[in-house]
Amino acid sequence: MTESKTSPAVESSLTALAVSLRGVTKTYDNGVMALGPFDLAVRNGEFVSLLGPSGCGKSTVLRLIAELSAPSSGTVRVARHEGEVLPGHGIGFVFQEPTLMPWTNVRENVRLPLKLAGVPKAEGRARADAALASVGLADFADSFPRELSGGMKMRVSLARALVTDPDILLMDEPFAALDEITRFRLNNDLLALWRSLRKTVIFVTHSVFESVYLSQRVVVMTARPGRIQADIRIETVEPRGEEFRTSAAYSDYCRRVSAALAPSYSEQSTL
Ligand SMILES: Nc1ncnc2c1ncn2[C@@H]1O[C@H](COP(=O)(O)OP(=O)(O)OP(=O)(O)O)[C@@H](O)[C@H]1O
Repeated sequence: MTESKTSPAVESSLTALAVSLRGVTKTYDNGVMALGPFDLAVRNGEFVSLLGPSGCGKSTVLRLIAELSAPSSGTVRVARHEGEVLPGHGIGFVFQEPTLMPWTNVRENVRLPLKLAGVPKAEGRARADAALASVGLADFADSFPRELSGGMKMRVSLARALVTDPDILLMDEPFAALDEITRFRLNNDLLALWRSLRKTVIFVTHSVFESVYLSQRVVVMTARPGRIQADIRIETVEPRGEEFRTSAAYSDYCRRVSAALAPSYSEQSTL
């Protein structure tokens, strides 16, 4: 018998899966087959983007992972860490719209998931302030949403998703409505947060450029029903920054991802 160089415990922690979807299909009640069969495995701490044409089932994948929807067939597994996790909050979800409550201030918007989970007010406020500091909004806790720019509102939405300290962050086109400079800035800040917090991130986008800039893997989906068209690993020196964005390697990856995506669009036009 050959001796393993790595202990089984270390080996399993290195390869531990945060999310696994196997043979998953989803047909909605109206008969639309949105997904599948779809297989995806995401390791702990990975940053993975889902890219594909409109209506190919990207949001459906996120909703299945968040258990907001059940698969029609196949299995969806989500690992939860063993530390202190608020019930139902091992996952943070950031949507395209920041959906903030206009009648209350930024701190209270961020505190909402903790309030719903019954966390005492003083503790909730302290955690909300810490989450706001992590997204660069320490000085805006008492502001109201109407006083904030689109980018700042999105930061609040991100802070609200982080306040429960989830293991997994699901992001559904969070920066799509923002201007390009704000989007670049938020991309950099998200990468810095990911590096320091080491959450697992599954990020839906329509942008080839954004997916390559942010991710360790870009998963390209086919037209509906969404399946995996390509799974492309983006290997580059870390941390990424403007140097990567203007590099030949970045352009090469963008070309590869675009080429993988092209058949999904021609498939879609024949539907
Ligand atoms: N609740 C629902 N009931 C019926 N059909 C739905 C429902 N949710 C989504 N669909 C349909 O399922 C398909 C996949 O939708 P989904 O929102 O997952 O796609 P998407 O790739 O995220 O699209 P987009 O990029 O435009 O946001 C679409 O055809 C959509 O119309």
